Amino acid sequence: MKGQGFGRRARFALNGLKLALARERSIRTHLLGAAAVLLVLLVTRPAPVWWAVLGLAVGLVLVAELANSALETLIDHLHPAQHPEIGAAKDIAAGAVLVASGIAVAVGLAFAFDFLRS
Ligand SMILES: Nc1ncnc2c1ncn2[C@@H]1O[C@H](COP(=O)(O)OP(=O)(O)OP(=O)(O)O)[C@@H](O)[C@H]1O
Repeated sequence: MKGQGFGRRARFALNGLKLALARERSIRTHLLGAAAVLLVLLVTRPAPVWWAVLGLAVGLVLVAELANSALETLIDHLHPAQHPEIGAAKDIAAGAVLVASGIAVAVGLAFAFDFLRS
């Protein structure tokens, strides 16, 4: 399945997004958060740099959550039984989501501070 054309690869990727949305509640929750951030941006109309920074922060969380879900799906399929190393792999992947979420919260606070000051 290597060397597929762009159109087919894009369809695989869109199918991955559809699967993640259907299977993972955490993805749906983060997407709701992303929609809330978009609403705040549309209402407050900040400088373009805030659109970029908040967009990057929200995107980072979604990308980390997607990678976490892909890893969980893979390891649950390859190794359904309990093992401390499986737990460690899942916890590390969850740590990536936590770091990304912490960054997003920090960016959100910086935005709120800047908005209230101006
Ligand atoms: N096969 C396993 N072996 C050992 N520990 C596991 C295993 N599966 C899960 N764990 C532990 O349980 C935690 C939660 O696992 P789970 O698969 O439910 O992840 P989750 O992030 O809660 O999943 P979801 O995103 O589906 O809600 C893991 O982070 C890990 O510490």
